[in-house]
Amino acid sequence: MKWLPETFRSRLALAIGVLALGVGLPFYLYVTHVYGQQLVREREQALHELAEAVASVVSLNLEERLREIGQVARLSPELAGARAEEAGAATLDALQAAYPVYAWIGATDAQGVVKVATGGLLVGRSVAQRPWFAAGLNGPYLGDRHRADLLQSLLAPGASEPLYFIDVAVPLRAPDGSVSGVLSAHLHWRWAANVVGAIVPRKSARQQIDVFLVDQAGHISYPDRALGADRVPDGLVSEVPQVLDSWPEGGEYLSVAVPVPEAGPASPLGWRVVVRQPLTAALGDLVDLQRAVLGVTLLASLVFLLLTWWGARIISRPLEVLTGLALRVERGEEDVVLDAGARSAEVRALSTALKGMAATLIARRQALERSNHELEDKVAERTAELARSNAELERLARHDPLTGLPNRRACDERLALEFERMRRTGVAYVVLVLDVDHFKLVNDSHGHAAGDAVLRHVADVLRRQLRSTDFVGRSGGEEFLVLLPQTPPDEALRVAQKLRHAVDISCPPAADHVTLSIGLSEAQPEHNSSDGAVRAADHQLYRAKQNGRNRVESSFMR
Ligand SMILES: Nc1nc2c(ncn2[C@@H]2O[C@H](COP(=O)(O)OP(=O)(O)OP(=O)(O)O)[C@@H](O)[C@H]2O)c(=O)[nH]1
Repeated sequence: MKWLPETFRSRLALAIGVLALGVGLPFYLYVTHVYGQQLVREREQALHELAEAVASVVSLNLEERLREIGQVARLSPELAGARAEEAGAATLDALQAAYPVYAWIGATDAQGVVKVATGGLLVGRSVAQRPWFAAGLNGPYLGDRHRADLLQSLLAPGASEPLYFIDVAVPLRAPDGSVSGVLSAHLHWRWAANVVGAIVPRKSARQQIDVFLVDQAGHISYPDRALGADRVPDGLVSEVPQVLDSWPEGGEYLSVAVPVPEAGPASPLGWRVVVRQPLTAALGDLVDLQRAVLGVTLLASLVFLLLTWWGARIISRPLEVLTGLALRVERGEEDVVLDAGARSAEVRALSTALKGMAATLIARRQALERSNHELEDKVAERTAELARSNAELERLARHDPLTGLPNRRACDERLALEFERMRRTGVAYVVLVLDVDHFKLVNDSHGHAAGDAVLRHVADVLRRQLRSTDFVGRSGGEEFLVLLPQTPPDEALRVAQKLRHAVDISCPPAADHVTLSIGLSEAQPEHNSSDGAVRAADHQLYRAKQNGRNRVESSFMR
């Protein structure tokens, strides 16, 4: 695999790093999963508790308003009397002053004509058509949020924003217990903001928590400009928090709806408190935790990887040292101590094995070198022997075994050589052909062995008489050839006589007397070959034989 690093150290570090990741990632997934579930449960519970608290406070406040108006109705009989306007105005104004959210408080007679009211508003006008009047005659009444009608122009003349109220109404009773009219209060809708704002904690905004009041039909009544649409998603009725993606803004929200408890005996409103939080905000801590755990996992893996890489040096360093030492052994160094100073048993065993191997290698190399030297010596010896043998063969091939003189072949070669030299230098040479006289008689009378001894004797005499630069060979049978290089004819003639005389006076071993006949000829550069001079010398030899033997004849003799 090409992507794998090459060194043992890097591979071990990579393996440990991957292993750490392999352990860390499941841990990361487990922790974030468990914590994520717990976090979601906590968030759901927190949203639910907030919704319940808001619903409870809204309900209690409505109940309090109802009780408050009921008490005023009970404790202020003048509101139902004939002089209600004079006697009751102060009471209503004081009540409004104590709780300014009251937009208007007024008392009617049994026919729906306003008898007394805060600020004197609507006094004398009939409100018999108002739902609160009809309901208020029968008992405590709570009216849902509605737009102001008659009071809009009186309370906020010229305002572009419409006013919204909720109504509270209770029957007014005469001393005999009969219903004599209705006491009603209209609360500014900012009441909702006061109540909900008091209970919703400030951090809710930071956590992007939205709190809504929703009426029975699903319309959002608080806050005013809550949404692009004025309804919460259909189906948002569960008190169990759920993740909804059907909000107008899009995105997922953890949402919960809690019904507002109905306030006392009044007619039911069917309100709900809806609380929502974007899922991303609800799980924000989880994302932070995921990042933190993942970061720690990756960092830990990296730290493991680096520590292993660093620590693996303890193992790999002795191996590198051993490799270096082994390479020195390979290069031929013999004084290398294969010891990496390792403490681990495996590396110690390896270094012991390498030591043994190196010792064996060195011993074998030394043995090989020794045998090479021996072989070289033997080859040199054999070569010398061969040279000697060759020289001997050479000598045997060119020498006569009987006399030890150069043989016929050597004579021919020397003749050719001298001829060539003469042609090159122009210096002539003299050829002598010598023949033992009546040699056949020697053989016949003393035997062949005696003949051989005579030939050896003649050869010795000739050898002794000649200079080292001269040449003497046995050209065949009892015939000898002498070459005298750089020798003038008269000098050659003297040499020939000297040879003849020496043999003549010598004492041959097996015969009584032995003589030579000698023919001389001078080689000439104009001859075609060396044979010319030999033939001429042969001719002179023939003449010497003819003229009585034991004599010298030459072409240049006078
Ligand atoms: N013992 C011996 N005899 C040889 C050898 N080579 C040749 N001969 C003999 O030498 C003799 C030569 O005889 P011839 O050619 O008749 O000549 P010659 O007897 O010397 O007579 P002239 O030359 O006329 O004086 C022969 O009998 C050969 O057999 C040799 O190596 N040893």
